Amino acid sequence: MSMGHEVRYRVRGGRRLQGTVFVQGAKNAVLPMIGASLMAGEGRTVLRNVPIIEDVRRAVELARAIGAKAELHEAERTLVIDASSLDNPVLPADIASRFRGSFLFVPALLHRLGEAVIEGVGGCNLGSRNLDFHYNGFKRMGATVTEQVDDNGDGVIHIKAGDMRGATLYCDTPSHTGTENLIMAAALARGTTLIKNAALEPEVLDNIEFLRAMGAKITGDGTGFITVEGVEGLTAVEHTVMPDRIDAGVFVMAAAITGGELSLVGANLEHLGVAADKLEQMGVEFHQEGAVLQVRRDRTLRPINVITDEYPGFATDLQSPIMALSCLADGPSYIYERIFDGRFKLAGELAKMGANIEVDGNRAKVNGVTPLRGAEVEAHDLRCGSALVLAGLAAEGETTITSAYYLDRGHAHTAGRLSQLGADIVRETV
Ligand SMILES: CC(=O)N[C@H]1[C@@H](OP(=O)(O)OP(=O)(O)OC[C@H]2O[C@@H](n3ccc(=O)[nH]c3=O)[C@H](O)[C@@H]2O)O[C@H](CO)[C@@H](O)[C@@H]1O
Ligand SMILES: C=C(OP(=O)(O)O)C(=O)O
Repeated sequence: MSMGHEVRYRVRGGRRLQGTVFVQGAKNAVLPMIGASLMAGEGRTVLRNVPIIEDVRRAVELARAIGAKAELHEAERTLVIDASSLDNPVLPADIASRFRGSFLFVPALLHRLGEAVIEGVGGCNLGSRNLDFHYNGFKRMGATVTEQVDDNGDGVIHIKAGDMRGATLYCDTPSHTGTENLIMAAALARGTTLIKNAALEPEVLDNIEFLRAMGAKITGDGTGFITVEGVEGLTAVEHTVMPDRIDAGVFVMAAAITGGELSLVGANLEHLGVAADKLEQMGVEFHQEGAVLQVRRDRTLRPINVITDEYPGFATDLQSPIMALSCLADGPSYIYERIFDGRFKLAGELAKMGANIEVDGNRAKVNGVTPLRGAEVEAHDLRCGSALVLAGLAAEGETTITSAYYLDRGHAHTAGRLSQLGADIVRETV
């Protein structure tokens, strides 16, 4: 993924965080919703509680590149999309290869323009990230998928919609964006689609709510078997994006790693799944007061075993943050990453800060306690970035985090929100 501009964060650690923080809207909910809003042939979609993150900015650019009108009102955290003028099926590499969510624009292109040309798909470098469940599903519904190599030697995928009709589809594993793309493709296809082994993530369910409001006929959400009855058209509606459970999880760990006490406005303990239980075992105390989650840690951090899994299992996007936290736990922690095979570059960065982590394939052993000290480190992906900010908050001295565009892909106003809680952190563009 190209950087565009070089961003770095500087953190001086050692301050206990205290106060109230607002959890942003969910990245992984808003991106499929932007894709879904492009399926409405007329009218204007209004999305509220939109996180002001780089992935959303890229999605707005991409929507414009294919002919839609999109206005992001940052102060109001509101996105207005008019997709009536959609006219270009090409997802250009310079935008699309910078974020994974670009692939969620494909169903709208297939239904509105009859084809999609994908010059590149981005997202974090997490090792192998296949899209075969998506392609196989589109094909079963009647599309044809071909790959050509362009003048630069890069692969370009061409999907021709043909006559899209309902089919029985499946995911080998419950893919998050795979489920969303197949639901969107089925929503405007002729007849009934059954998707087996569908994802259960809260963001997938929020996107289904949104599609339903648009007029889609979807049942079985939250069960693993989703049925979609194709409809003639979808209408533009207004929707408030759910809170970001990963953003919430990172702030929980910011409280935990600094021995602090925070009120997280909009955080939902249930959405954290097994991560909440693991954090409790480590010594974090939670108190859900309606839609506000109180969190604090004032006892010694205990070590932990983590196995990442689909929801409600331990979210892979919180695996890197908990690796940073477990450096300060009193004893060895064991982490088994089952979803992505490229997430352990973080261990090398934490080692620069004094951590002792042994990596063996998809398994890591974190030997705590190792006090952390400031260092120059690199964010290799988004969650590596969040983890390094957490480590920096607890380290003695100054930590400089480069390649921080990755962090900005998914977290809004990181420096501003942490500073308000008492952290010493600045964001710099170099
Ligand atoms: C934009 C978005 O929502 N991103 C999230 C989404 O990514 P994303 O939707 O890409 O993740 P998936 O759930 O699809 O991937 C999970 C696993 O399935 C494999 N797989 C997936 C699709 C496919 O066609 N073939 C295949 O083999 C992947 O290589 C990976 O090992 O879910 C991930 C897992 O919760 C999160 O870390 C990402 O933040
Ligand atoms: C892997 C992630 O996102 P994406 O799928 O957008 O790359 C992430 O959010 O950590």
